[in-house]
Amino acid sequence: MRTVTDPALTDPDAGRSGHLAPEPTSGPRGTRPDVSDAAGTDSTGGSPRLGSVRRQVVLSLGSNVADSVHGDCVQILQQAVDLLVATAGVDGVNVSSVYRTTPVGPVTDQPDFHNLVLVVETDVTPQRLLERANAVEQELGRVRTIDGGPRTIDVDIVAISDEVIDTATLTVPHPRAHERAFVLVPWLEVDPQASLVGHGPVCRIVDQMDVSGVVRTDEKVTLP
Ligand SMILES: Nc1ncnc2c1ncn2[C@@H]1O[C@H](COP(=O)(O)OP(=O)(O)OP(=O)(O)O)[C@@H](O)[C@H]1O
Ligand SMILES: Nc1nc2c(c(=O)[nH]1)N=C(CO)CN2
Repeated sequence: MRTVTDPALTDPDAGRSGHLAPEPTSGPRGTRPDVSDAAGTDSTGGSPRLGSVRRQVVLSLGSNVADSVHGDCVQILQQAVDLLVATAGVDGVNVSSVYRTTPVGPVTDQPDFHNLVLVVETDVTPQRLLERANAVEQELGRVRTIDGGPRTIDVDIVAISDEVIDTATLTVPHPRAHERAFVLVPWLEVDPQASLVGHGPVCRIVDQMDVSGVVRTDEKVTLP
C-alpha cells in the first residue's frame, strides 16, 4: 500500500513555502486500476481504503493577475493544470480552450480573466480534492484579499459526477456555476452533453445567457 504524501494533508506549511511538489501518479493515464492505493481515502480524507469510488470532476480555473515568479495568466493556468493532474489518484480527462472573460460578480473594476475548465477522473474524496486545489492556489501565489477580487489563480470545483454536497467547506455543484458563462461555455466545449445537477443540460442554460463577455482565445493549455 502506498502512503498518501499530499503536503496539503501532512504539512501545515504546504504552499506557504512555495515548494508544492507535483505528486507522482501511479501509472500511465487510463491504465491504473481503481484500487485502494490510488489515494482513495475514507470520508475524512485520511487513510487509503479499499473500494474507493471513481468520480468525474469538473474544475473551473481562473487567473487575472500575472506574477514575476509564475509568469503570465496562461502560464499560471498551465502550472495549475499540471499540479492538479500530478495529484496521486487524479487523471486528466480533458481541458478546454483558454477564454478571455469579462469580470463578473461584486468586483467588476479589475483586469479581464483567463478561464478554462479542466475535467478529471479521480478516486480521491471531494474534501481531499478541495484541499489539493487550495494547496495549488497557495503554491501559485494566491493571496486572499477581497471576495471576488483579482487573483493569480482560483480553482473551483464545479461538479462531481451527479453528487450534491453541502458541508461547511464544500458546496457541490458550485452554487454560482449555473450563472457563470465563464464556467459553462468552456465546460460545454469539452462536454456538449454536460448537465448541471439541479439546473439541467448546460447547453440549455448557455442558450439563455449573455455569453458576450466570454471569448475563446488561441492560447493553449494542455494536459501533461
Ligand atoms: N465547490 C467549491 N469549490 C471551491 N471552493 C468551495 C466550493 N464550495 C465551497 N468552497 C469554499 O469556498 C471557500 C472560498 O473560496 P474562494 O476564496 O475561492 O471564493 P471566491 O473564488 O472568491 O468566490 P467564488 O466561490 O464565487 O468563486 C473555499 O475556501 C472553500 O472552502
Ligand atoms: N470572468 C470572471 N469573473 C470572475 C471570476 C472568474 O474566474 N472569471 N472569478 C470570480 C471569483 O471566483 C469572480 N469573477
